[in-house]
Amino acid sequence: MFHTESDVVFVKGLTVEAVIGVYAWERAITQPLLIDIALETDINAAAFSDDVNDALNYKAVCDDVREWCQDIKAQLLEYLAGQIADQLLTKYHCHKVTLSVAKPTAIKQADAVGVQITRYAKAIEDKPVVSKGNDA
Ligand SMILES: Nc1nc2c(c(=O)[nH]1)N=C([C@H](O)[C@@H](O)CO)CN2
Repeated sequence: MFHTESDVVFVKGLTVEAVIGVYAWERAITQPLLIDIALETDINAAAFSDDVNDALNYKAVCDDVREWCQDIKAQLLEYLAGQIADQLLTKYHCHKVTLSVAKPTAIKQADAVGVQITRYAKAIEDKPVVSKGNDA
């Protein structure tokens, strides 16, 4: 069967205050993070029912991402982005996550610096092949 639909639930410009950075002075303060998230998912059930229980709830995503950022206290944005993407794919019903995490105050001469990553849920094909009983 061909997939003809591509749906996204997104969050743009989520701000989180968290400990982030490699330098000693950064470990002693919090800095703002600016986060964009795109979760590729199937929105058909929610589009049909008009029930938030059928939706990938972006309020829950924002609350979780804020809590994870503040708990992780990462040194590198790369590490933080990887952890958030993995946790989103584990907790939420989505098959692809694109995520950017930026530090808007890190470099005086730049609007923002950061990383953007895309991660995919493990495909069913990745699971070990179970014998169908036809082996010799
Ligand atoms: N690719 C990265 N480079 C740098 C990072 C980072 O997280 N990823 N972090 C820093 C410092 O923490 C910096 O933000 C202090 O201004 C430097 N380079």
